[in-house]
Amino acid sequence: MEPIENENINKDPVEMDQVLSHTNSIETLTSSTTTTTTTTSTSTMSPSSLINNDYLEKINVKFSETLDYDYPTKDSNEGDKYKDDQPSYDDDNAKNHGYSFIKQFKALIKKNIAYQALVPVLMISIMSIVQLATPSIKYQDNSNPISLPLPFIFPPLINYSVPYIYDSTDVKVDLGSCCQNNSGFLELFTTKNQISPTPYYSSLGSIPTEAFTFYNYPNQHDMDEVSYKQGRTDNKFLLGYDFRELQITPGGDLSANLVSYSNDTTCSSSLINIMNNALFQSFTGSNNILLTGVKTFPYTAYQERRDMIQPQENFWYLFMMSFCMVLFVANVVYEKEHRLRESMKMAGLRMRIYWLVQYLFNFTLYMVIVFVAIAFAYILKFRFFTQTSFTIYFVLFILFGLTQIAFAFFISVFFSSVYTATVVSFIYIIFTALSSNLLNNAFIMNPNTSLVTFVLTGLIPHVAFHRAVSYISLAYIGNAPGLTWTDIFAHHQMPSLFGMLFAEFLLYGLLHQYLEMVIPSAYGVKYHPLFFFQPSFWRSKMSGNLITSNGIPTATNGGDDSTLNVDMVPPDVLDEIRYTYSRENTASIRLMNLYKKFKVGKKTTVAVDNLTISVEKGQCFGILGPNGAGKTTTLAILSGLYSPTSGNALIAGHDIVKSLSRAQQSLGVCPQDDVLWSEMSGREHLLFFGRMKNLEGKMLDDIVDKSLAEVMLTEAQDKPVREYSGGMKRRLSLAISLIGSPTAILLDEPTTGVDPFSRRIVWDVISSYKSKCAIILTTHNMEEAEILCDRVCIIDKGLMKCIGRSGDLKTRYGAGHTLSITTTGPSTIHEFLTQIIPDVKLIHEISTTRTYAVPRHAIKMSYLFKSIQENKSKYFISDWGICQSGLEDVLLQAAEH
Ligand SMILES: Nc1ncnc2c1ncn2[C@@H]1O[C@H](COP(=O)(O)OP(=O)(O)OP(=O)(O)O)[C@@H](O)[C@H]1O
Repeated sequence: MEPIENENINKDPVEMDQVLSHTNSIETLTSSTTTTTTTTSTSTMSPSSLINNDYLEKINVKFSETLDYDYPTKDSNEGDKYKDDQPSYDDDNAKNHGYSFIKQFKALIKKNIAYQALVPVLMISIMSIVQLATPSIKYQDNSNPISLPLPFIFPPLINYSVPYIYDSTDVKVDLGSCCQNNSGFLELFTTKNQISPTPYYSSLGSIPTEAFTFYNYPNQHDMDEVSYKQGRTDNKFLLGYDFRELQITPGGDLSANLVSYSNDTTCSSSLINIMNNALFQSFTGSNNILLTGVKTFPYTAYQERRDMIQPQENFWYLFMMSFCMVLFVANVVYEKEHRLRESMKMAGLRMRIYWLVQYLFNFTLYMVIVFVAIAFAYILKFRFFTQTSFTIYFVLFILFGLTQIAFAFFISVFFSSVYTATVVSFIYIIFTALSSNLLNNAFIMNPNTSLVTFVLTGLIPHVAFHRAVSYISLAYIGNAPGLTWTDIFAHHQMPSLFGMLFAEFLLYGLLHQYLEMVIPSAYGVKYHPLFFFQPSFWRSKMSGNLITSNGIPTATNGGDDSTLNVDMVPPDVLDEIRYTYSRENTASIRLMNLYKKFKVGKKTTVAVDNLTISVEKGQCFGILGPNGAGKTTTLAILSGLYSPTSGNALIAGHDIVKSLSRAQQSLGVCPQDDVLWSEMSGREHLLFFGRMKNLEGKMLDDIVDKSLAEVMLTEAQDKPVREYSGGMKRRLSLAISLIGSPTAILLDEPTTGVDPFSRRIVWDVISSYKSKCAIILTTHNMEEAEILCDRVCIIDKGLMKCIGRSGDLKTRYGAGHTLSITTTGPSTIHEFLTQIIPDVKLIHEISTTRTYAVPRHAIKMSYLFKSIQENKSKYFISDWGICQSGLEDVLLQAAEH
């Protein structure tokens, strides 16, 4: 289209704009109108039903034409037919835009693996470090005795209750019976033939008398059995002697210096002394014995690493299994804080798949930790694991894992900062690990605990888990054999703890889902806390409609508090409205009376005020406006981050109120801030979002390669995004928005903060994609708007002020020329200018520099030049210049009205 001629200004502006704005679309439409009326819609609504009828009447749209119009849709049962019939949406990749559970599921899993594969490794490392730091302990190895030579051992096996000898012919002690075949200690005496007959003693000290009983030990093994047998219950002593010196005087005394050994008994050393004396006196009649020491028999000892977790310190198990909870919380909050969840939503991800994958992934991660912990504990012979039936603790760990994940998601709802969420989760875990014992004893085990306290304490999953761990530990403490299922069913505590953990899993899972729906956050559609009591909720469920935060069905509220006054609507805007609602319109993007208000406290802000716009395929449409004009909010509504307070929009024929997910599948979004995972590389981002758009295999790889090349990120493709510069991130965000050949692309200030080099790349890429899709672009860069946009609109306070090609707007709304004058001091230049140009308008004044809008044809340029030149010194003009006004002036003018 050629630029508009001056004389056109005098024509009917509506008619003129209609011609200017929609030539392309009308060309495309003529072929489609004959067929679209036969297509049956299942998910989109008639455009006229999206706003109130009064309004349409006012703007002179014929209902008879629009009300019965069956808007074409890809959701139609006759999808293929639709595709043939709709040249406006004949995107080759349209079939890829269908929603696929499996593909989204796989894409999320792959993203999570790329992002979090190191977590189990971290867990193993921590466990290993703790175990290495645990000091080893010296263990007595009774199973491997040090065999002493038989002569060394004097083997009287003495009953526990026999430390006394008394003189009685009835109770004679047959000392010789222990040493048959001339072996043993007695032989020492007999072979030397120096021993007198066994004497009889009436008493030894004041200890009651019993008889010694002697046994013969035919071999080393039997004696070792007695010497070292662990956990002996027969209360028998074995005494042995190590002679250091021995002097035997024939027929006389025995003089000896010896060490006495005893086996491991509960007998005191003084008692053993008495027995030793009694024995030697009974053998020799001599008192001349020097007993150097009493020792236990020597045993083999070895250093063994202790269980890093002792039964009394079982909070370690709680800590070990809870550590991952911090990651579960942090991961979810991270994606919330950095708006990654919203970004995935905009790419068409369904939240139920998101949460399902989060549950499964975190559970898998947890189970990896569990298996690693079990393997590790088995290798190190932790009795918790070796002495308890495997299935008992395995079931417990599974239940705790499920509950813990649900609990982590539940608490994540209350945080919007990863930092806070991580710190609070850590404190929670440390607190519960250290205080669970106390809590359990004080409340759960205490019969005086009130039911409310009991339930509240038990509702903390970690306390319930610790209770179960304590039961298991108690069952193997000391030499106890460990817990079995039989024990479990014999006592009600463990089954009730299992039940409690499972109930908590359900409870926190449901609470989490509920709170996600109702707790307000910066983005997304939120429900009324009592939404399930509202008939509108169930109606919308049946019809697939959404509810706004104030409970009003979005498609039926006609923007009652709209500030739009139809009579005041500029003609070009009115024309756009008429065209958008016309039955011929099959534009890829159609905004229909889109209205959004925010209520913060008592203050209500209307961010988008009845925007009605059509953007055709092959067109780049610019939304310009000052800060806070409502540009980002408009794109946020289109991408599904906010629900409109009223009005609606169609993206590739999909209604954003009823079929948001399908609309999102046809949409590519480059948000104002770069929403990226800092640890993932550029390539991984593109692969992930490509999978979201149902691309896979070689096709996906090729498309990703191409995208990376387009935005000049091929070299940096494998670097984590945290190492990208601002410009690189912006280019990556652009590439993400373009992947999967979306039908509609929303670019929110794509070149903000980038250098001229990156800006050129972005512009080139946008230009090359323009022919394949419909693009809406917001920008503050007027040069960008002029270069890229086929049409622009200017909005202010949510309201559309003007719309058209930038050239037209400059002609119609532009000031004609912009005159800048700088004076050296106070001057009456303003008065002078208003005198020579009555319509001149001061745009802004900064210090001594004033900028004026000089209306077209208001003055002859030659006369203006001459007048200023001649009066330079009179008005202290130090500098001046004049240029043709650009879009910026249009923007400034429009925003003022
Ligand atoms: N979540 C919100 N809650 C309350 N008010 C909001 C919210 N988001 C935006 N607004 C308000 O809506 C209006 C439009 O904001 P928006 O961000 O859409 O403007 P914008 O044109 O994109 O501005 P900029 O050019 O600075 O990006 C502003 O007045 C803003 O304060």
